[in-house]
Amino acid sequence: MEDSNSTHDQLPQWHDPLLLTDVQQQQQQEDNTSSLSYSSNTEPISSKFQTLVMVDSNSNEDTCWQESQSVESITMKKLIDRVENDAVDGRSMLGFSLTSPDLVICAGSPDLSRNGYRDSPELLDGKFSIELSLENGIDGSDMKDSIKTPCVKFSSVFQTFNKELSPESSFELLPHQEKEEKLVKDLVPGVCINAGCTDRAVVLGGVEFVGDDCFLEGDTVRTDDAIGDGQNGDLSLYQTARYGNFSYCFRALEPGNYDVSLHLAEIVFTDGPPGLRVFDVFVQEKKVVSCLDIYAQVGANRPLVVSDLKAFVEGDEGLLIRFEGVMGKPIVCGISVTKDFSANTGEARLLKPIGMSLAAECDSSKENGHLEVEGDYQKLLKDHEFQRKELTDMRRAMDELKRENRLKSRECQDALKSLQELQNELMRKSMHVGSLAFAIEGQVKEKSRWFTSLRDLTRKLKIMKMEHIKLSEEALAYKNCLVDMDEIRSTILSKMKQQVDLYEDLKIKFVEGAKERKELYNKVLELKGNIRVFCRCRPLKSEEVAAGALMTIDFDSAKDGELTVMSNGLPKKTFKFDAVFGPQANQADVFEDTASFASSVLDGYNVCIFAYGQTGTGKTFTMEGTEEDRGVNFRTLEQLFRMIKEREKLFRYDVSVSVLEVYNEQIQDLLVSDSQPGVAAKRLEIRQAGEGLHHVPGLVEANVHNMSEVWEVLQTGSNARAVGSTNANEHSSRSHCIHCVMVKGENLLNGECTKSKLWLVDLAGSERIAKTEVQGERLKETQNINKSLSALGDVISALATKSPHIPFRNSKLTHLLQDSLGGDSKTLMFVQISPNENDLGETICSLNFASRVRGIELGPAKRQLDNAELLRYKQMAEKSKQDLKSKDVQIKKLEDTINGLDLKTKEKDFKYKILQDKVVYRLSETIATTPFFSFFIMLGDGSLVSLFFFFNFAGEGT
Ligand SMILES: Nc1ncnc2c1ncn2[C@@H]1O[C@H](COP(=O)(O)OP(=O)(O)OP(=O)(O)O)[C@@H](O)[C@H]1O
Repeated sequence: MEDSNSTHDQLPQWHDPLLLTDVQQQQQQEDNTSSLSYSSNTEPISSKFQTLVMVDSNSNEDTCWQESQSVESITMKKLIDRVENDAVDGRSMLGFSLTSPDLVICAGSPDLSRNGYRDSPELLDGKFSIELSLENGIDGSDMKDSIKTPCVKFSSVFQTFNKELSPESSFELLPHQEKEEKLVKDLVPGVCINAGCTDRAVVLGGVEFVGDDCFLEGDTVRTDDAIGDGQNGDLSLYQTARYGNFSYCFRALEPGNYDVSLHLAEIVFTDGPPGLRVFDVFVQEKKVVSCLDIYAQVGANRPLVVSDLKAFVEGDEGLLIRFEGVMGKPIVCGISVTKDFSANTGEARLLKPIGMSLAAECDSSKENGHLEVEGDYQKLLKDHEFQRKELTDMRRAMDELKRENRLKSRECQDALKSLQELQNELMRKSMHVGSLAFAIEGQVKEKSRWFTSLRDLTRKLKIMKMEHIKLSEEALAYKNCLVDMDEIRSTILSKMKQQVDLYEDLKIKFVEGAKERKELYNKVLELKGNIRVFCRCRPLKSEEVAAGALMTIDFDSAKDGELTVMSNGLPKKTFKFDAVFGPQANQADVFEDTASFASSVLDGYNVCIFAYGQTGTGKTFTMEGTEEDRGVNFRTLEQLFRMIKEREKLFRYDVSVSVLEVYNEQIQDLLVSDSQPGVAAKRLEIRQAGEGLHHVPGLVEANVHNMSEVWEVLQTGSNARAVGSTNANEHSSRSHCIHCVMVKGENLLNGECTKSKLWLVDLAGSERIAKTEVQGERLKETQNINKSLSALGDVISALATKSPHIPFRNSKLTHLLQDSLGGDSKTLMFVQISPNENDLGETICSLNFASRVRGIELGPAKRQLDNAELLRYKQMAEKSKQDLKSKDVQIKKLEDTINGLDLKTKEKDFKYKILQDKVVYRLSETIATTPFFSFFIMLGDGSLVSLFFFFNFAGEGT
């Protein structure tokens, strides 16, 4: 075994598979069933038989390949001898890798472990066999569990190589990683590479430059430019280059001397300049080229060959060529390494691949002499040339196979990638299908639900259809009815229109009726002489609201002039007045019903408007008001002046105003300029001027012509008014304030004169003494106020009971108002009340008093004609009578004169008649003898006038 091992080491380990093509034809002529079986109990098969295929190419004799022999019987030495002999006879040894991607296991492969074939004793024991085919690759065969003998059939080899091989040829399996190295090492005595190109062989000058695959580092550059002048054959060698700091290591070279040629071209710095790229070249780490600048040597795109660089390869070290930049990066387009046969060592080693050792040659020369040596040498050279040629062909085929291999690998990778993509896609699809299935399941459930609801809906639809039919019938019936309805509708509409018209008519009539009724009612009141009573309730004050005071008056029926006094939330008593104004009513609302009194004054009636009520209930607010919200006094005077303006063409009015107060039973003139506060004012008394005529002599009567003058007077009076303070109302007025407006009117048409008075009275508060807890001066004030108010009450009572004696003179107040209350005037009373439940007692007192006042019948009011004017009119009438008498005498005289004139006229009429007759006679004569035309004209009084046109003989109209 040692022998075989040592021999084996010297065997060429690889042949290019293309060698098969040459030997194949001979192989086919021989035994088609030639095969080898290998077995060994001692060594792993891989160590004994590297990739070895032995083919008996042209011998007819039985060879060891055709026999089933043990390895022991065929030692490696013998094999080599046979090969050497057969080589001469045309036999060859072929070796190639079973781990080629093109080799697959056809039989038993699923049972093989990955590395079992390399050193499995079972395999060597021949306990199992395996059949392999070269198809599209082998996937790490594991023959451990196989019980077959390893056997590689070549039936498929030719399918791959497109060559024919014996189906029974067999060879040894080799591990994958040794393939490339062995292929080059075994078969290449020299090497030429096309730097920068891994997939293309280029032939230049008869030398083939194969793909570039044994470099270390560096980049690849490529150009499409034409290199050189094109006269040196295929210059595409120079169109690719390796570039950078890199090195080449040719390991497959056998030991010996070599010539190295570098093929260079500047294809990067095509514009130069020199010096941009300068580099050194090291062969076996020995600098052989120093500072080479290609551009400086030949310029750009021009080939430069540096040849005859000597190298020596020793042992397995291979040949290392290194490029190192001095300036820039080195570049090389091709490297040619060729064996230097001038050295003995080289020649001796060259012979080894083809089985002719130097020792054998020496032995032969010893036997045959020097002459034969010369002949053999020539023969060997020839063989060598032949083998080189074969080698070149094989290499080309190998390149082709490699390229195909790469293509296939790429296809496989692509296929694998697409397979993975497909798997991913499949996975996605599966997931999608899963989700779809889930969705479908949901859909199915949904569908069943839909079916159920559809069934329900169908049932409902049927019911609805039936209902529809029923409704259609009804609709038809309704449609028929509709015509009738339309008629009815139009009838109703016309009726409605009539009703609306009627309603509008009635509304107008109602409004007119209401107005008329009111007027009539007022007339009735006037005739009856009732004092009209308006009730006004102030709002709750903020302090009262804060104290939580409750409203004690219910105004629900206020529109009908009623109010109800509540006690503990229950209605206590209902009062009816001519008008009721709740807390929301403003000054304008109040005056709206009061305005008619103003016109009465202008019509010559005495009018009295007075406010009565408890202290702080709003008497002054109603009568005077505030500057922003003026009260009855101002508004009445304003109305007076407005009407005076309206009547100015028919009437002339003279207005004067007096302002006085009754304080502590004394009358004070508030318009007296010297009436300063604290200064005793001039005492005024009431005098009776005639029957029913009372006046206050010495009272200032301010003549006013417009509202600004009125306002001035009112302000003067208001400022002069005595104002006190009590617990009940801090600013309560403690006197009766009276405004007397005197109006003198003259009817410009008939000269009628009136003299009327308007009394505007703001009475003092009517609170009771006990409640107000006043003392001293205030007590006296209060007593006087109460005295006058009770006197007023007495007067009212007397009037109400139609007592023969009315106690007007019991107080200054009643005495003053005697003319107004006595029956000659129109009287309006405002009873002011508080809504506060704490004032309930006072409120009821006030309301009771007001109710009594309302019940008084004074009889119809009288117009106040001015008597002085009447006298003047009487005198005027007397005078007129006398004038008339004297006029009558004059008329008589005139009548006589007229009568005399009449007689004269009659005489003239007679004479005229005679003259007329004469004219008519003359005309009739003329008409009888003269042509004429006549026209008749009708006069306004119906008489006819005839016009005659006569013509004389000359034909002219006369
Ligand atoms: N209708 C109302 N709306 C708003 N405030 C009112 C109303 N009536 C009265 N007041 C307010 O109540 C307060 C008392 O009013 P007023 O002085 O007019 O009462 P009075 O009856 O005249 O009192 P006195 O008897 O003391 O003269 C005032 O501040 C007044 O502004």
